[in-house]
Amino acid sequence: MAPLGRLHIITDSRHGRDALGATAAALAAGAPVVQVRVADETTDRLAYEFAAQVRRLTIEHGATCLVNDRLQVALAVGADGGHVGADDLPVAAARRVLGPAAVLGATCRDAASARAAVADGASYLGVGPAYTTATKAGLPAALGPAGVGAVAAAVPGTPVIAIAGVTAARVGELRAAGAYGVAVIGAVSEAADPAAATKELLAAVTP
Ligand SMILES: Cc1ncc(COP(=O)(O)OP(=O)(O)O)c(N)n1
Ligand SMILES: Cc1ncsc1CCOP(=O)(O)O
Ligand SMILES: [Mg+2]
Repeated sequence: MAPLGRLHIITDSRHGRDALGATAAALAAGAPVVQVRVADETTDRLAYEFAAQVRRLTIEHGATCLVNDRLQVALAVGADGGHVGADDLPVAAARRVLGPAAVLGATCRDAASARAAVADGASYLGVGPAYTTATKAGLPAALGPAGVGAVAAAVPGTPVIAIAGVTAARVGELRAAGAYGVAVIGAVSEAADPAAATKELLAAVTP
C-alpha cells in the first residue's frame, strides 16, 4: 500500500461553506488526502451524494479519499477508507466493515487508547486537539505539540496526524514533536485562496 499522505484536508461541514469548491482547489494544489466529513444532521442520502462528488475529484487527482464516521458511505462510494472516533463504530468493528486493505483512522488523545486502536486495526491515528479551535465545539483542552508527541511515541511506526487549530506556521513544531502529518479544516476552508493555503501547508509537511 502507498504511504499515507501527510496533509489531510477535511471537508468543512459548517453552514454556508463551499466545501466542494475548497476541496477541489486543495486537490488541484496537490492535497494527497481528503476526508469527507458532513454534519451529524445530514442525511445519509446527502452524505452519499456529497461523498460521491468528492470521490470523483480524488480519483481525478490521484488522491486518497477517506470518509468520517459513516463507513457505509465510504464503502458505497468506493473510498479508500474511513475515520472513527469515540462516538463511532469501535476500531475493531470498523476494520471488519472496511476490510483488511482499507485505510482506517482512529481518534486518540493518550498513549493507552493509541496502543489499543493500533492493536484493533487502525492504520493511522488522528490526535488532537493539538491547539484550540473554533471549528468544532466540545473538545477537551489542547494537547499541544508535546501531548501529540507523547501519543506518537507510544505507537512507533503508526502515522500520527495532528488535528485542531493547525496552521502552516505550526506544522514544524508538530513534526518535530513526532507527528507524521496534519489534518485541517479552517486553514484551507477559511483561506482567501484555498489553493495557495494548501501549497503552503504541503511545503510545511513535506520532509
Ligand atoms: C484526522 C482526524 N482526526 C480526528 C478526527 C475527529 O474524529 P471524531 O473524534 O470521531 O470526531 P468527528 O470528526 O466525527 O466530529 C477526524 N475527523 N479526523
Ligand atoms: C473534526 C475535528 N476533530 C477535532 S478538531 C476538528 C476540527 C479541526 O478544524 P480546524 O482545522 O479548523 O481547527
Ligand atoms: Mg467521528
